[in-house]
Amino acid sequence: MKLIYAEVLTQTIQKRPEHSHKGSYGQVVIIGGNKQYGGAIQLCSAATVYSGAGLTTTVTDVQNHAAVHAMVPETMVLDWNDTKAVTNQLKKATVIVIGPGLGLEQGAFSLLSFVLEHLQTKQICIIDGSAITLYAEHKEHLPPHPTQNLIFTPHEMEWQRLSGITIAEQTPEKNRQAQQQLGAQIVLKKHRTEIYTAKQTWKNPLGTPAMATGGMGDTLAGMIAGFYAQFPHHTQTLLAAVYLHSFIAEKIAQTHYVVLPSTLIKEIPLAMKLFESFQETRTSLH
Ligand SMILES: NC(=O)C1=CN([C@@H]2O[C@H](COP(=O)(O)OP(=O)(O)OC[C@H]3O[C@@H](n4cnc5c(N)ncnc54)[C@H](OP(=O)(O)O)[C@@H]3O)[C@@H](O)[C@H]2O)[C@@H](O)CC1
Ligand SMILES: Nc1ncnc2c1ncn2[C@@H]1O[C@H](COP(=O)(O)OP(=O)(O)O)[C@@H](O)[C@H]1O
Ligand SMILES: [Mg+2]
Repeated sequence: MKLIYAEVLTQTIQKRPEHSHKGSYGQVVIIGGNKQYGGAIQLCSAATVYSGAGLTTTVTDVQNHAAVHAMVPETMVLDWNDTKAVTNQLKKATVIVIGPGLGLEQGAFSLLSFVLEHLQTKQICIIDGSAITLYAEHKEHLPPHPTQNLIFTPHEMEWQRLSGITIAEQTPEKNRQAQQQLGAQIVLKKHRTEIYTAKQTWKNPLGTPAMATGGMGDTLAGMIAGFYAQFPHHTQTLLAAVYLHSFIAEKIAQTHYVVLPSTLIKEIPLAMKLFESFQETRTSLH
């Protein structure tokens, strides 16, 4: 298992070309947030925007629209029951996130099925929170879908549900076998998060128990989305998002007993600036 290294940040976060606009930095569609879990979708949306995604659309229960607008005015909102508008938005997406605060109701499963059925091979789809649990529980009822561009971001219990491996038995060897069967990339979140790609296993050397606050994983899902929206669709981009999330948290934890997800999110643009690299100039992003 390889350790994620700090240089992954400078290798990933490049100076933006002068002649670019919001369309150059990707479109993200974030789906989740039922009546109980509106906070999860706010945090995920904010993390996506603060990570630099060009355009973000949040598809959620109408009850959350006012709160999402208030916390993240940069994101657009759609009613998750408006199939036509959601379909149009999904067609344009560079990255899709489904799951933060989605809940386990029938409508949530219908949304997951719809997203997977219409997933394009060039799109990255991050499956988090409730969508992992739904995927695990109803695998046989899901439509055929490409798996190579799926990224699951389970915590240990969600991974138990998805892989069938109990938390006590989650060894790198068993996790690798389960990754191969799923065909997706896995970000197994815990004290020292592990990443299983098709070819390699990585471990995050950073992280602190000060991060153990509800919403911290929703924030990571948004950061991964923001990174994939604007940076190349390589493993390095995933490693950079995971590393930066914990890097910022560790910095805040030097002076704060707990790290609130909303505090971490506000620090993302400053932290990205610290690691902005001037060595390479990208000519095209997508
Ligand atoms: N503000 C909001 O709107 C928020 C909304 N949220 C949304 O809620 C939805 C449900 O997600 P969820 O993670 O809260 O619940 P669930 O999937 O049942 O997992 C909890 C169970 O797993 C166990 N467990 C074992 N190991 C673990 C580990 N390493 N990390 C974590 N848990 C671990 C744990 O064990 P215990 O704590 O009992 O020891 C418990 O039995 C989802 O859509 C999410 O996005 C949240 O983000 C919170 C903020
Ligand atoms: N003790 C810890 N040490 C390091 N990181 C932690 C610790 N506890 C939680 N985290 C991190 O916080 C995040 C929690 O994700 P998750 O359980 O999905 O949260 P939520 O669903 O509430 O948003 C993960 O990135 C995990 O690695
Ligand atoms: Mg979670």
